[in-house]
Amino acid sequence: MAATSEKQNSTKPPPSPSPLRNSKFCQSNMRILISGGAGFIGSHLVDKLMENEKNEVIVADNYFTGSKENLKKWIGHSRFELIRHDVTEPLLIEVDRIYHLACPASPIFYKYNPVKTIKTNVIGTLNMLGLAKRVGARILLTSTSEVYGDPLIHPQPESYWGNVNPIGVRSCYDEGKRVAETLMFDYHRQHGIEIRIARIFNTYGPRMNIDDGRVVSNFIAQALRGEALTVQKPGTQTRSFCYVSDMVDGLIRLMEGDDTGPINIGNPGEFTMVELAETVKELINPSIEIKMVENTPDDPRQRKPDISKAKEVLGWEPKVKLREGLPLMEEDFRLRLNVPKN
Ligand SMILES: NC(=O)c1ccc[n+]([C@@H]2O[C@H](COP(=O)([O-])OP(=O)(O)OC[C@H]3O[C@@H](n4cnc5c(N)ncnc54)[C@H](O)[C@@H]3O)[C@@H](O)[C@H]2O)c1
Ligand SMILES: O=C(O)[C@H]1O[C@H](OP(=O)(O)OP(=O)(O)OC[C@H]2O[C@@H](n3ccc(=O)[nH]c3=O)[C@H](O)[C@@H]2O)[C@H](O)[C@@H](O)[C@@H]1O
Repeated sequence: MAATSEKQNSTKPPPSPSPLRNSKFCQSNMRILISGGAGFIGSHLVDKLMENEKNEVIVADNYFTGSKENLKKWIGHSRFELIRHDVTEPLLIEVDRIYHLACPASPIFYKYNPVKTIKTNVIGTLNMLGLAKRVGARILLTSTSEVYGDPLIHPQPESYWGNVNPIGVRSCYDEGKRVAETLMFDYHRQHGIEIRIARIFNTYGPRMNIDDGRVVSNFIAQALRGEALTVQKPGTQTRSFCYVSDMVDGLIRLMEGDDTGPINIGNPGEFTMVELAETVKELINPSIEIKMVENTPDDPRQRKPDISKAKEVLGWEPKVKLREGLPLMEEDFRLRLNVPKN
């Protein structure tokens, strides 16, 4: 356990906003960039932010794991812009807020090209911070519960420094995000940038890639295809699953609140992978089997957020229970897999 961010607050005021922000050409009150906005969480964030007519939303995404399909209802909208852009390259635009989500999130995808994952986390975050500094924008990083590694404290408060393997196959992601958090605080202390850090815990919902590899999408797709649910051994490892609308609500509250974070955003309801498989089986396809398969290295054995800080500072807590969220995701997967309900 160690000191939290409150003690590390900046002494410098944030830089002045770009003069262009108030120019007559700026048509809306708030210009918001979402890096990684074509992905799962990002596209839901776009939907929510576009509900406010004073927001203009710009998405920058390289489509590694995201797609235009997720944003199709906004393409052509006068307050929406989509840019094919890789965050490892600099981006020069005028914005007031930056939600920096760009990074593959499923272990299968982030391990596919680990060097690129590190570059996305380090160079990508540097580029987004450079942009924030140049235009005086506030920036939010979507960090992860993986910064706690295989945690030795349960549940995990923000003050826990974690138990992370620096040279393992997950390190490109968890150490990458840890460096990204460091960069955020260094820019905050050194340049006065307004930062927000969310530590996101496993999030699920409609629009996850069907063959994404993450456990909830795997189980739902397997149940609908009539395949056995693949529980990775030992099956007693736990996760806490947050429905995506709760996550988006938490991220917006964090961005518009006064606390830098890091703040855990997740649902504290904790399940073993066997329990999750049994729940999916019961809700979606009681006739399928559950089979035990080999696991991957360094899989965290337990994970559950302590959300006291989110409750206190953001007035936030999740509303959607797992048994309510799974059927909403099932509906979306049925449509995309073309498996009608009997
Ligand atoms: N979903 C979760 O459970 C979870 C948990 C913890 C943290 N997070 C974080 O939240 C963010 C979004 O996760 P998600 O679940 O929506 O994942 P996702 O893979 O659906 O979305 C990531 C998006 O980033 C884009 N991207 C990847 N590399 C890029 C690059 N170099 N340049 C530009 N775009 C790039 C992808 O194409 C995709 O659209 C990520 O930063 C992830 O680390 C997610
Ligand atoms: O919340 C987080 O911070 C992290 O959570 C996930 O990482 P992980 O929990 O390992 O995600 P999954 O791949 O969904 O695995 C969850 C558990 O399910 C198990 N699993 C996975 C897939 C499967 O088919 N069966 C199965 O039992 C894994 O062994 C693991 O124990 C995300 O993918 C990360 O992007 C995110 O940062």
